[in-house]
Amino acid sequence: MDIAVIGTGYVGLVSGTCFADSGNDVTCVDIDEDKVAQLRDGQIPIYEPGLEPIFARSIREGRLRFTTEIQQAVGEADIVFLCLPTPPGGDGQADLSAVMSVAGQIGPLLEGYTVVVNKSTVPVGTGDRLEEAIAEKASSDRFAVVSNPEFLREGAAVEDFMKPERVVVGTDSDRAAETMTTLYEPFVRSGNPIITMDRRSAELTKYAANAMLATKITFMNEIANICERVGGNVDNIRRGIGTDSRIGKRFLFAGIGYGGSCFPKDVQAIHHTAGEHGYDFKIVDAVMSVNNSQKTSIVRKMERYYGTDDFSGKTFGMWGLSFKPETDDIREAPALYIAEELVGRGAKLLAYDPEAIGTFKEATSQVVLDNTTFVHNQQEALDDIDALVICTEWNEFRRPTVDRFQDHMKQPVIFDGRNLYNLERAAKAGITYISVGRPAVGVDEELIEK
Ligand SMILES: NC(=O)c1ccc[n+]([C@@H]2O[C@H](COP(=O)([O-])OP(=O)(O)OC[C@H]3O[C@@H](n4cnc5c(N)ncnc54)[C@H](O)[C@@H]3O)[C@@H](O)[C@H]2O)c1
Ligand SMILES: O=c1ccn([C@@H]2O[C@H](COP(=O)(O)OP(=O)(O)O[C@H]3O[C@H](CO)[C@@H](O)[C@H](O)[C@H]3O)[C@@H](O)[C@H]2O)c(=O)[nH]1
Repeated sequence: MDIAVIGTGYVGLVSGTCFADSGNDVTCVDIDEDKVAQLRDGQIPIYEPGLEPIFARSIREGRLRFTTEIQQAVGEADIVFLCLPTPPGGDGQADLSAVMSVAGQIGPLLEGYTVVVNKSTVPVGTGDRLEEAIAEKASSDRFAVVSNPEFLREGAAVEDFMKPERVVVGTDSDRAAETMTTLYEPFVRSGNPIITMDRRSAELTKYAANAMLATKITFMNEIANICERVGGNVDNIRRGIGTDSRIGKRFLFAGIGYGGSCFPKDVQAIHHTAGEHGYDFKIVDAVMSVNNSQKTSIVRKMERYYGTDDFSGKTFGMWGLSFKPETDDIREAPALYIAEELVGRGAKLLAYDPEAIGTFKEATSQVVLDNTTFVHNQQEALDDIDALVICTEWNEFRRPTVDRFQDHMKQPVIFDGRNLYNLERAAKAGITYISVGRPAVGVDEELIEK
């Protein structure tokens, strides 16, 4: 099939590449001229495991092209995918300006029957607005607007796209549903379903999935906070409840809160949509408030440990800047907030991340930049520091094992926001080890928040 993908961010680039890899002819469009030039040059602007080889192959075999000219891509396309940003507007509402602006351009460009598929995460009813905008310049029998929410995770995006657990297609048009089924058949050979439903439900399914997952994580963060007060271990509780298949083992890891480009904005957006319709979505309100507090909970633990909120004269190592491992994305990364709070209390930082130093530098404040030295490996971030703060669970941080730390640090003190290490090993090695929802090692009980 001939496919146009509008917007070559995370979703557009991964979708376009995977569709091309499965034999379709794909033209990707972006307004960012530098990005398009880079992509034409064969360079991928994001770090995403597994993307590079299929990207290179699809370009080499002539199935994947890039342009800034929307008319070059849309005219001949059987399917046009909208993979455009929907960032939070001022009041938490999704900003639809990119989506609606492109919808306004598409109508006059449609030649044959075209399925316009929205992959961006958008509030319920956006499909109707898209349909109206396109119909202003094209006859309604020439196109159908479909909602096809995307569920890929950054860092596992290719695997998620190639073998989705489900594909959700929202449309009332049999013809459009058939086109979508043909397109996705190669991806669901493993027997996972293509779930067809009405467009509004498909739009809401995306928000429901993200809000449910954010709630699951937040629930465990609250259990961790209770563990710290009553003396329990959230790891044991995770194992104890995760084995119940009704609960499931995944997304039960307590930490320093969820971040990224999706959960924070989508939880906010569904709360806003509910409010607009006169419904107070209380659970997600609580989720947002707990998550905001959880992001900097590690700093409060540091204050209690040092008995002061003045960290002048202290240097902290920081491992991990991206919002999660296997990505260089730092959007809403807890590390951004933690760095700000530590530097605000007078500390200096030695920061390391395998992939995200560049993106972090672009996003953080001048005061953080002025007080942070970025280093090239995990070892250098330990040199002569007062304590190590772990913000992201990159695999390489699991090695060397915890008992090797004291060779490098001024004080063997670790504040771990991702629960990477074994408590007994830390105790045996004489390390002060404070993690999330687990007994603190080498610390008097009264230092733990009551
Ligand atoms: N990132 C994810 O993991 C993920 C997963 C599922 C769904 N989503 C949703 O998918 C949508 C896109 O997310 P993303 O992370 O890929 O966004 P992004 O911000 O990484 O990329 C968006 C791209 O669209 C381009 N663009 C903006 N306006 C344009 C226009 N008028 N014409 C052409 N190109 C334009 C930008 O230059 C950019 O390259 C969002 O709604 C997001 O919520 C994201
Ligand atoms: O047990 C867990 C699992 C995740 N997280 C955090 O949750 C956030 C989001 O993680 P993840 O869901 O893996 O990353 P995303 O790439 O943001 O993917 C989410 O958001 C995408 C955009 O909507 C959806 O497509 C995906 O299905 C959905 O998982 C990160 O900060 C993680 O550190 C935890 O704290 N504990």
